Amino acid sequence: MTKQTVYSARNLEIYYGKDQIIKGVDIDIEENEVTAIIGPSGCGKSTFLKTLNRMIDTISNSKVLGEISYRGQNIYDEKTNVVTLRQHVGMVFQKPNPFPKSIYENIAFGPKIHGIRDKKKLDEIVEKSLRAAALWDEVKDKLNTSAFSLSGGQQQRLCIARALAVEPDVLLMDEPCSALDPIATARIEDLIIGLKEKYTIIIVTHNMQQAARISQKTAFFLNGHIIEYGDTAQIFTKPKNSKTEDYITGRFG
Ligand SMILES: Nc1ncnc2c1ncn2[C@@H]1O[C@H](COP(=O)(O)OP(=O)(O)OP(=O)(O)O)[C@@H](O)[C@H]1O
Repeated sequence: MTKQTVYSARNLEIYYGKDQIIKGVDIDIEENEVTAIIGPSGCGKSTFLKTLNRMIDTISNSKVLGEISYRGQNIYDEKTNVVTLRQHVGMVFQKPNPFPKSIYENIAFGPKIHGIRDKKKLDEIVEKSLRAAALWDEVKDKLNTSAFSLSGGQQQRLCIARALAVEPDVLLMDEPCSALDPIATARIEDLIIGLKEKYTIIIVTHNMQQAARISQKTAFFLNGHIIEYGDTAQIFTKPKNSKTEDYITGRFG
């Protein structure tokens, strides 16, 4: 069965003020895969990621040119409803950022904003989301305690559960394990591998082994260009471009 394309970018250019950060990027991202975005610090990975749900609009001097479509619809078209787009395309950040609320309220918050008021329905969503994020067994007896009482790894799984609670299609992850220890990282990686059955995941990572372990496709960014994009196994074993090889073998970055 051929996979659907979730995102298509054509000649994408992104500026902060006069500085061009993304330079003529073309990419197609397929559904139910993990796509890893790798590249040295400052090459534009986070900037690219933030464009996919228009979080970049919150940066006042940003400008996006070219075309970027999500499931066939240009997301910079004036008809695009940004709230709906962000409901379809959730985001998880580098540092876990739970709300200063209970575990339960962190998950119920999004569904409530989208109009769900029924307590039984909210309970179901909270349990389902926490199970999907592999956190339920650890927190089911303390749903009303503060999210800040959880460990860093648990807080990050809570943030993933919060993103899942509004039934997204895509999850954007910006170095979600960079603040976590190796055990918590391994749990998030296992979680991501499982989540791709249902979601499309695009993850920025500095960790080459992580990209190799969890992703099907890898895009190597350098100075705002995509130098190479393809099957992760090929990129990590037989890169076509010598710059990709230099980067993945640790010669720079
Ligand atoms: N709000 C902003 N205004 C101006 N320049 C910015 C802004 N945010 C980022 N930049 C610059 O844009 C470039 C790309 O930043 P970006 O965060 O996308 O890189 P990155 O590849 O994700 O880096 P890292 O791996 O270090 O997180 C950098 O030179 C950065 O300094």
